[in-house]
Amino acid sequence: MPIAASPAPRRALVVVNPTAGTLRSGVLEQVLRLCRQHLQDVAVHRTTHRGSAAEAVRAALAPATAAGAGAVPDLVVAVGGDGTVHEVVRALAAADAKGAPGAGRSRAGAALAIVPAGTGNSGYRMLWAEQPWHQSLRATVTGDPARARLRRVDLGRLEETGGPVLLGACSGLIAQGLIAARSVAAAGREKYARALPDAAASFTPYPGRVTVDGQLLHEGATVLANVGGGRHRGGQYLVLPRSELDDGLLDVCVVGDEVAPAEVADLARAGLLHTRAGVVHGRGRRIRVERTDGLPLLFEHDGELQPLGFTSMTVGVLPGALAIWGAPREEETRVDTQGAVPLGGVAAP
Ligand SMILES: Nc1ncnc2c1ncn2[C@@H]1O[C@H](COP(=O)(O)OP(=O)(O)OP(=O)(O)O)[C@@H](O)[C@H]1O
Repeated sequence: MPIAASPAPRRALVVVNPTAGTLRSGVLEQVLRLCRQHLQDVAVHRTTHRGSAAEAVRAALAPATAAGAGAVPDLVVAVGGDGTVHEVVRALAAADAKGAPGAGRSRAGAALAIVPAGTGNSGYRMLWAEQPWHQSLRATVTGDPARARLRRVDLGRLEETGGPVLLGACSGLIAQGLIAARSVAAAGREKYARALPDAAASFTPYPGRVTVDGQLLHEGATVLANVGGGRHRGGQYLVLPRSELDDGLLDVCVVGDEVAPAEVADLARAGLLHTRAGVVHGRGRRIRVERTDGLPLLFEHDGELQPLGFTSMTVGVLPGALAIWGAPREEETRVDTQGAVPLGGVAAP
């Protein structure tokens, strides 16, 4: 849902992860130049450790800072990968929940813009498709209504940890792929493209159950169950072809063992996963993914592996919880440039 007026931002906090996988030299300077050209006030924070992005956003939006009025950002530009974006989202969502003065143009103040510099960049892609970042950032900082729109999108809340879910949460194979990616020496989408077959080669489907608003969707051997969020995972795998970011509902795709783990990557990259027997889709407000043999469930959300202490992942929707800049027409973000998804999206069964 676009926010009616999409007011142009005035004060930005730019949070950059200097260690992000595909950050090219000169990008931060270009980001700062664009922001300073068009905004009243621009602060920059270079992250120094995991958690540093969230700390910087929390500090910038803290009531003490806000008391000094003018300095509170109404835009947070995250320059990095999906992990950095996730940290910023966590801090914005927490500020929003507390009603901090700088909190949301989510509810009250700061909105997110993304400059992609990571491995998958799924967050950027679901808002801007393949548009070059300097075009989208220029449109955002100038508040150009023909090219950028301030949108309020849904988040999920992972009940086991309380963490906010933006891109999606996935059990099984995609989580295993994150482990395999640690030993792949490549950057960008190539890293996951190489890691997923490695993960699939040794992956055994687990006994699972998935319920949507208390109704059983799937029970049996499970390759993965992805809840979102975004349509793509890893920036290239189409798992939720009909997911809307702002419909107040969560989509889920479950892949049963009728599909061999080794087939999943190619099918999802071609946008054909949903055509296979054993793949089911659901939509609802609360989605519970369980492992039924008592062993821990391997799952991730937003590209971060979750601790192995849970036998379930349960995601409830937080409708419209995040204000974020994206392309003005939702159709633009539905185009899969690899040709698999027609404009308007494919019809899931
Ligand atoms: N300066 C830093 N040093 C070490 N880790 C950092 C730093 N800044 C951020 N991090 C952490 O590194 C992780 C990965 O960062 P980020 O997502 O920006 O890049 P990436 O790994 O290249 O991309 P992706 O998340 O798409 O795989 C995040 O969890 C983030 O919290």
